Order: sequence, then structure tokens, then C-alpha cells
Amino acid sequence: MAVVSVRVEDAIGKVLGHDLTKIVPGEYKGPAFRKGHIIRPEDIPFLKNIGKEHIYLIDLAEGQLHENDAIRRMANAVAGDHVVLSDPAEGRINIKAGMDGLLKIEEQAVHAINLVEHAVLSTRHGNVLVKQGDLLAGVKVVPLVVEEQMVSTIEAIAAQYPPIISVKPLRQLKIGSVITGNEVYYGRIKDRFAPVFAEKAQFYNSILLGTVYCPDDRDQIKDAILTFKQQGADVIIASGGMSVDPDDVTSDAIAASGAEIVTYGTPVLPGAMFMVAYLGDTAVLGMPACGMFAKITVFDLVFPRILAGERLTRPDITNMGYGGLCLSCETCTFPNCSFGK
Ligand SMILES: Nc1nc2c(c(=O)[nH]1)N[C@H]1C(S)=C(S)[C@@H](COP(=O)(O)OP(=O)(O)OC[C@H]3O[C@@H](n4cnc5c(N)ncnc54)[C@H](O)[C@@H]3O)O[C@H]1N2
Ligand code: MOO
Repeated sequence: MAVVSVRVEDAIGKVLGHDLTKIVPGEYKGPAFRKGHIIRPEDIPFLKNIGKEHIYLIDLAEGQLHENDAIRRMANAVAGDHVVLSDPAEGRINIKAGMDGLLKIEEQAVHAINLVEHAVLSTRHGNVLVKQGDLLAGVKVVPLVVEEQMVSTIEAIAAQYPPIISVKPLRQLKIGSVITGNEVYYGRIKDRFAPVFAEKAQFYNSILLGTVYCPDDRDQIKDAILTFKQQGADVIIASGGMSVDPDDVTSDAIAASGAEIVTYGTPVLPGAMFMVAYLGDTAVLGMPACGMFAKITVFDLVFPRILAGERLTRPDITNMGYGGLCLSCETCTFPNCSFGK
């Protein structure tokens, strides 16, 4: 490749080899001139004002790629379902959500690609809900010109993984809620869980089939779970009675329903006493009383994945320990924080 640096005064009539960026802090950041622009005499003062005394004219050799062609290939290699790619601008392609859904990122593949010299694949954390148009990742290369070999190495890495960046569509789920506890059932205290379930159902665009109240009685809780199963619930949530007291029988009731227990306990705080089980295809979740108190809990890490049609395994849950500690910030910014990442 010949990359020739010429004085801007000598570049009139020549073709610009890459986007030229203008930045005014707080006001503007973007391309002042795009690759392919033919330099005009009136451009000279403007170029000098953005600090350019020289510009590059590029003549690619065999086996070399301009940054824009390299990042187009890289972006296509990492893009899975329901994502859209921007055009290159300033040597970068943005990958955005093509629809609302659950963002999936193959983390190991991202690490492997970034080990390739000059590659830049910068992503968000996966397993969060995204809206159509949300930014998911940016793709760049460091130099203006790269060897084609570098890009084919990245394509080969990407081929070893499932789609690296994708968005899974969400289902609308039918939820049955079973609220347990003698103190609520016998009217000693006012129930505080039902409003939480109503809010969660609305937030996650799900349908609440109904709410059944049970005392701390294993068989009554079990029967309520089985009734919701018969009614076609996709998810059954049983609240309270999930910890260590003798009256805490909810986990026993879930087991007695015949559900297959994936985990009792999660390495997430709040949510240590949470249970994930499956009765056929119906997820049965044991929600400890922290779910009534904390705005965001392990439920908010688990539920989006169920919405996206995933059946959670024990490693899915145990992997949540790294980053599973909520800092209970005064102003909650979840999912834009370390919780669940
Ligand atoms: N010694 C230990 N104590 C606790 C442990 C532990 O491991 N060892 N775990 C703690 C964790 S973590 C959680 S979370 C809580 C809650 O556990 P439970 O799900 O068993 O909650 P309950 O005992 O049923 O109730 C606790 C508290 O919340 C009130 N409650 C429950 N449901 C309702 C409702 N629908 N409406 C209003 N109030 C409700 C209940 O009356 C109790 O005051 O345990 C920790 N403790
Ligand atoms: O299930 Mo409890 O969170 O750890 O509060």
C-alpha cells in the first residue's frame, strides 16, 4: 500500500482516503468530510480549522483493505438475528437492535476477536432487554488500512460460535401468582406482594391470570400451583416462605407439585432464597420476601430470559454470582449498572 501524506493545499482535486472528524466539545462530533470527498479549494481553510495540515491519499496494495471495507466484513461476521448495521462513519459501524427483545452476546467470541491485533469489537453486556434502535455494539479497526488476513481471521473465529450479537424476540406470558403466609392469609397484615406482581407483569408485558392466597400449608400451595398449571400458566410465581423458618414451606410445595428443581438458592443478592423449577414447560419460581422490598432482584435477571423462550439451567443461575450483588443505589439505573453482568 502506498499511503501518501500530502499538504492540504496540494490535495485540491484529490480523493479523500478516509472520513475526517471534527469535534467541538459539547457541541459536535462527526465527520467533517467523508471518504471519497474530492477536495475543493474552499475546503482548505476548513481543513486547517480542524487541525489538518496534511491528508492521506491511499493506494491499496494486493491483500489490503481500507478500514470501511474491513469493518463491513467484521460487522457482518458478528451480526446475528434482529440486528441492523449502520453505514461506516469515521471508521466505525454501529450495531443496533432491529426489534425489541433480549440481547444475546457470545462473550467468549468477543474476547477471541479482540485478541486479533487491531480489532475493536465493543459490546454491551448480554441478557438485558433492549428496544428497537438501541445501540448494542461498535466495530472498528485501529489503522486506516489493514491486512485482509486480519479480517479473514476474525471471520473464521466468528464461524466457530453461534451468532455473536443477536436479539431474541419476546413472548407474552401468562403468569399465575400464589401468595403464601398465614399472616396475610388470615388477614393479620395487608398483602404487599400483589402490587409488586401486578407491576412486574405490566412491565414485562405479561398477563396475570390471577392471584391465589394460601396459608403456610404445603398441600394448599402445591394445589394452587397445579391449578395454575392446568389453566395454562407459562410461569407460576409463589411468594414468601422461601427461607429457613419452620413455617417456610413454599420450596417444599414446589417440589411436591412434581416440578423439576433447577436451583433452590441463587448467588444473587437480593435473591439468595430464590427457586427456579419447571413443571413441564411451565417455569415455577419461588420468590423470597425480598422481592416485595427490593425494586430489582434475581427475578429481573431470570424473567427476561424466560420471556425470550430460554429454559434456564443450573449453570445459567450459578454464573450469575459474578456481578450478582446489587448495590441498592438510591437512584436505581438497572439494567445500566453492574447488577447481573
Ligand atoms: N436466619 C436467617 N434468616 C433469614 C435468611 C437466612 O438465610 N437465615 N434469609 C433471609 C432472606 S435472603 C430472605 S429473602 C428473607 C425472606 O424469606 P422468606 O421468603 O421466607 O419470607 P417470609 O419469612 O415468609 O417473610 C418475611 C417477612 O416478609 C413479610 N411478608 C411475606 N410475604 C408478605 C406479603 N405477601 N405481604 C406482606 N408482607 C409479607 C412477612 O410477614 C415477614 O415479615 O429471609 C431472610 N432471613
Ligand atoms: O433471597 Mo434474600 O435476597 O437474599 O433477600
